[in-house]
Amino acid sequence: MESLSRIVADIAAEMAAAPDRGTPAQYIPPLAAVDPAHFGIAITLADGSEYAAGDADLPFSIQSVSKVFALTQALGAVGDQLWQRVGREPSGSAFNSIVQLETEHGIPRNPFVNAGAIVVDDVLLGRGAPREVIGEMLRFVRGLAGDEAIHVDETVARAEQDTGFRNFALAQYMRAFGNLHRPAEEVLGVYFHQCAIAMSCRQLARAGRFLMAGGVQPDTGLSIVSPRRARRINALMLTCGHYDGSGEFAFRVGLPGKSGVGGGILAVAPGIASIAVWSPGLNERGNSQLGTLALERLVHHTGWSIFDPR
Ligand SMILES: NC(=O)CC[C@H](N)C(=O)O
Repeated sequence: MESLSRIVADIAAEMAAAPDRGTPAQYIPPLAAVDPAHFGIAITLADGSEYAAGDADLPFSIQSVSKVFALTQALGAVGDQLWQRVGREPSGSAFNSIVQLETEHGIPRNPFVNAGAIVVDDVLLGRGAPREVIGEMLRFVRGLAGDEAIHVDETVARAEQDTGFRNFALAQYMRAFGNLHRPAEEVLGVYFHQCAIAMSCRQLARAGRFLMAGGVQPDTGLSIVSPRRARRINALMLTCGHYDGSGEFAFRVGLPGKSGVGGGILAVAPGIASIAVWSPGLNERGNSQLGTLALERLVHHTGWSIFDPR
């Protein structure tokens, strides 16, 4: 294998020059305003060494990548009971789709589509008020990344509150089925704030370390989740982490990964690396265009796909 620093630098140079960058999310105004020229990549290896290039230290809106952290917390709170209210199958539908909820009685397909993440937040609200839940989530993510500077971008949270009509529809619809226990406004207050968490690639790659290491945070030795739970979260990221683009992502990249409409992707090479990429332009499925391409290049050069022989 070529040296990793060389690979990462080459990928960043290729992405900086890429002509076809996709389009930043338009339906959340502060995201629409982000310059599509950005590209960042950061990799944390199991031994703690880090490789980064491009805009790896620029914070961006992590959006749906936050669903991984919320899911981890909800599983910690209620364990496998969660699966009575959220499924574990890929949806084959857009991240904000409502259609399956009607025939499936308000049970979202998985915790990574919006409807599923909203139920996950409703579960977290069983433990405290909205302010406490979001505070707890921020503390959790800061602890995982080892960085107290991580914060919520209030401008993004407010913009989502003002424009999140579909999310309100999803929440109210699930409430009608009895699968949302708290008022939609309360649950979405948490949801919009978690989506508005701002992190850099370096912080995100650090926060994902427990997923590459069987649930253990490598530097502190702290057990965040059991090895079985880490394996299962990775399985869900592989099958559902890119919505109706999950099959394509597995085909091209072959790593558990979670995308967000801010253009970030957290990807996990179990036993090897936690990787974060960011480029704001999205493809037609709402996943980062160049982020995906960069990960495709990375696994090509490293053989890190979970479908490569170990
Ligand atoms: N795919 C995403 O990142 C979607 C998150 C966004 N906050 C929304 O609810 O629409």
